[in-house]
Amino acid sequence: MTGSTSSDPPFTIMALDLGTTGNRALLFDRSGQMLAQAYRELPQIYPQPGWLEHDPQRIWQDTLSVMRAVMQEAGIRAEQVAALGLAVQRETCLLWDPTTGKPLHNAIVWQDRRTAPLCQELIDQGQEPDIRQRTGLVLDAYFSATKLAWLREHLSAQDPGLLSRRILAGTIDSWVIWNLSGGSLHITDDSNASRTLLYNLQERRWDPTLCERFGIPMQWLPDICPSLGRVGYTAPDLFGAAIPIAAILGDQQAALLAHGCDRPGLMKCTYGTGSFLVAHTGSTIARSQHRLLSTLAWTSPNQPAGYALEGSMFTSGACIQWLRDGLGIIHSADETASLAQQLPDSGGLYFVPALSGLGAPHWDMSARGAFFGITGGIRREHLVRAVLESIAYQVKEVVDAVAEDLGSPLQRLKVDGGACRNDFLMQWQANVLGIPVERPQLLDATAQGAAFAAGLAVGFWEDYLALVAARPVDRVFQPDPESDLAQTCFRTWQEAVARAKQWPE
Ligand SMILES: Nc1ncnc2c1ncn2[C@@H]1O[C@H](COP(=O)(O)OP(=O)(O)O)[C@@H](O)[C@H]1O
Ligand SMILES: O=P(O)(O)OC[C@H](O)CO
Repeated sequence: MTGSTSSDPPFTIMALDLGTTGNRALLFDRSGQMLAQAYRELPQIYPQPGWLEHDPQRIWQDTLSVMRAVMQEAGIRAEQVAALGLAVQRETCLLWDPTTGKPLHNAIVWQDRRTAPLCQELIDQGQEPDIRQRTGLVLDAYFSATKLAWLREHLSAQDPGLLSRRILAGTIDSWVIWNLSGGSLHITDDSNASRTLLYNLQERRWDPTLCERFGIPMQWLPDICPSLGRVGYTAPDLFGAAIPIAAILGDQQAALLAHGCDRPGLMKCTYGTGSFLVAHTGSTIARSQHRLLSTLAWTSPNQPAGYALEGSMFTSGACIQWLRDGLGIIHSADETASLAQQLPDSGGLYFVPALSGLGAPHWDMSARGAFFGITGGIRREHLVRAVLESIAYQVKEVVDAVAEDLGSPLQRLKVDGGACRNDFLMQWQANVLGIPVERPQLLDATAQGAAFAAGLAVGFWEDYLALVAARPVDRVFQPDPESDLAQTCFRTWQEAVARAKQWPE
């Protein structure tokens, strides 16, 4: 990189992966290889059991800092970045005052369950079928609408003049782009909008009926842009020159794009804070028989919108963090694979990863995490192994549901995300599914997808399939032909799940 001059054409694409656990910036070169990355872990704020918040100012400051750090590490300047693509944790949302630029409250994170009673009230009123038809989603505290409704009610109780002032609402993409653009862009894209419960999936616009039902003023909401396409620039003073912003995607949709899943039947599973199995369904909205979500894949100008089916599992890497930060029984996530491998099995111990209720295919907001089968012989290693096994079991449930919905069994699972660096987990996943599991070298497919999308949108790259084909595979985990242990254990685990559901508050 050294020796380049200001007249050199831009030769990199920057991607932001603004995830639940942390914020990351990556630079990619013209061959699609990653040049450098910078990361900051994000503090998780738990004001009450079942609640989870993020500090929006911290997200913004960390975004700035990782962007500057990655350019410094690669030795490049802003003029040498052809475009920026963003992939963000979805559903997490906030309100802010555009005059002061300050958030009115912490962001309420997708895992936060505080609005479960409101969702239940709406379900009891019989509203779910209509909402499901309009949005493709289920009525669950996971999505943004009830979180924004909670913020509106809570904040206007504290400040009765609030509703007469100008307020902006948005998911993390909107908040960060508003700041990156110096307050000039209040936008989101179709993939993020499709996770709010306020977006009409068929019409691809904010749904006035839903906004009214949830009490969200439409003027609070950002403009919806295509996922791929230049939407504006970063403010020049932030990095010394303006960088074109050319892609905005929900992180799971970005990973789908990186894996080359742009046609019906192609799917991937990302193991980050949660696990998300997403299958492209082409330009038609597929409706699940197993309570999977119908959602937007991504949109591009002058092309039909792509849709997807999704199984969202709320807790996967998050339960490893809980072993580390909550229980303090491990020092780092990386030691869990070798701890689990020390044992021939989990000693009859099963874990239900319902730390934030259960998502697909159960959608039980009142389920709670549980260990079953504890005996006097259970040690720390058993706890770790049972937790890792549970991550694989919940993916198995969703893979089975997707296969039934699509009418064809899956032949191979493509994976990515921070938790899939765990060899034990990947091998157990292959064993329980009975099919190979393919892990790429670059686990951050989320950022890679945002980079591909931005680079394609500005003509930095032209051949999407060539980019996908050039991604090196790290390892293919073949199912162990000798062992049907994983599949037997899966059935017992389902018993454990049944017992953890509908837990009384
Ligand atoms: N070796 C490992 N084994 C299991 N989980 C891991 C391992 N390394 C990281 N993780 C988990 O991966 C998650 C971070 O992955 P990442 O893809 O960055 O998540 P996100 O996009 O949700 O922020 C954390 O929850 C962490 O506990
Ligand atoms: O932070 P991640 O990568 O686990 O993704 C969060 C999802 O977007 C929530 O829907």
